[in-house]
Amino acid sequence: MATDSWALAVDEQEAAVKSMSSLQIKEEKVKPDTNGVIKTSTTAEKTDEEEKEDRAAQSLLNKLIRSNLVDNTNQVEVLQRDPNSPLYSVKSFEELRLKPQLLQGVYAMGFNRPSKIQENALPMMLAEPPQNLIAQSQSGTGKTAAFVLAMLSRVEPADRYPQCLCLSPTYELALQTGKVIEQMGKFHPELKLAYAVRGNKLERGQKISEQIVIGTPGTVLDWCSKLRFIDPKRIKVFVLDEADVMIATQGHQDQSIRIQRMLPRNCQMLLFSATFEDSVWKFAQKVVPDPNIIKLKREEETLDTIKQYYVLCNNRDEKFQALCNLYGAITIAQAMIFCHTRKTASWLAAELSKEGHQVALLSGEMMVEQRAAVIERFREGKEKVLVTTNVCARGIDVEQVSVVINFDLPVDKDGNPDNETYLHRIGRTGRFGKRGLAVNMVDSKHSMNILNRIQEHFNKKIERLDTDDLDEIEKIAN
Ligand SMILES: Nc1ncnc2c1ncn2[C@@H]1O[C@H](COP(=O)(O)OP(=O)(O)OP(=O)(O)O)[C@@H](O)[C@H]1O
Repeated sequence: MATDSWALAVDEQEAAVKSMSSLQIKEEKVKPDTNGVIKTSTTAEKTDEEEKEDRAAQSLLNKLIRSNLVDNTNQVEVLQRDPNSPLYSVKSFEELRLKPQLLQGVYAMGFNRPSKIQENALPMMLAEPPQNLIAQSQSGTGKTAAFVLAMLSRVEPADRYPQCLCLSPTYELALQTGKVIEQMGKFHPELKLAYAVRGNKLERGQKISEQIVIGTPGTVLDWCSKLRFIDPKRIKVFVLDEADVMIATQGHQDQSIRIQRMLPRNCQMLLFSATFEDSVWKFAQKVVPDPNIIKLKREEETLDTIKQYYVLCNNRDEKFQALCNLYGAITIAQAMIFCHTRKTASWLAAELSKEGHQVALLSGEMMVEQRAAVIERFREGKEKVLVTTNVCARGIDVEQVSVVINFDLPVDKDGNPDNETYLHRIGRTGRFGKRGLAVNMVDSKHSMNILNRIQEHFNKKIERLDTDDLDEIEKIAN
């Protein structure tokens, strides 16, 4: 009883540290405001504000660590604006009859054939007369490459004024998309790209000659209206990328709508999103009139091929000891260890290192680029064990991980089991349907209760494991 209440107190303390540390992240962050001016947040802003920043950071992280397409065996759902018009899909880039320089650019990027979503989206985006499109599919399925191709094929290089306008939620995300435009358009040297982002100051009265402009809503709005660097009436293609991340930022939604209203009626409008909550859908309908709609559901994850265990401990030190006992078994493969707070993650990584184990730490204090470097090393197998926090690892897929340790069980902000995170961490999709091992550390009545609720939710038994029993450990490792 006494141990339980002590453990509960630790949990509470950890939760308190969690909310403190997230405020600290907030204070450390340097972010552009909507007018492109750098400012440092010094006030403790709301949690949902943090959530928004997380989404942009996660999205950037995913882009930085991704080198190829995410596999998806689901069917693409297509809803045509005109259901009677034939539905085209292509299996090769040649079928799209692209300009030769563009086809060359596509092949130079190593793309052999369109991705699943591109098979349907590209013919729609390139059709004459131009059609509007709302497309949703998870990160890594080829959306960016698709709209870049659409912009590059519609742009007229000889015309020295902006013809394509692309909105991104942050400066860093805009730069990533800009890189794709530059790569794919590299055989079109006369094509130029301008960034409408913070700090990119132009002289008043100037008109820009670049054919493609990519930027954040606040700056783009200024460039189109107040500063008149861009004539919005001459825009032929308008892309709104990462709509879900976009609307999570205060003001971006209104600014995007105001920009859209300045565009000519025949401008092609394209909107992309990784998720499709109601709010995204409402926003999409406001900015994209008469759209075709394409959706590709995320591949479902399952716990079927995963052996799940729990280890009963009395406190954090016992959890650590249990982990050390397991260490030999788990490092046969690559393992990820999840903690609830940054403080626990740092402590655990330090303790494991003291024991002579080589581990990597992925933490919210790190810059996105640093985080990407850690993930990259882990992916390359340079490190076998990655210790991280729940928040930091959310949305990141490290496919080769076959052992997951929940040093702390995933809970939402109300302290209830976070089943979705549990599944995403541990589960496998059809493609990566290989066997996996999950070990949950339980150190209080409270966490036992969470574990029971997770078991009930998935209707899958989680077996007890005694980490002092070498035979048992041997068993789980095989
Ligand atoms: N047809 C293709 N063939 C091979 N690789 C592709 C193809 N299309 C895109 N890729 C590559 O797959 C990865 C993901 O593509 P892309 O960035 O376009 O996806 P996305 O859905 O926009 O994801 P995110 O929003 O995270 O950027 C990139 O590395 C990209 O170069």
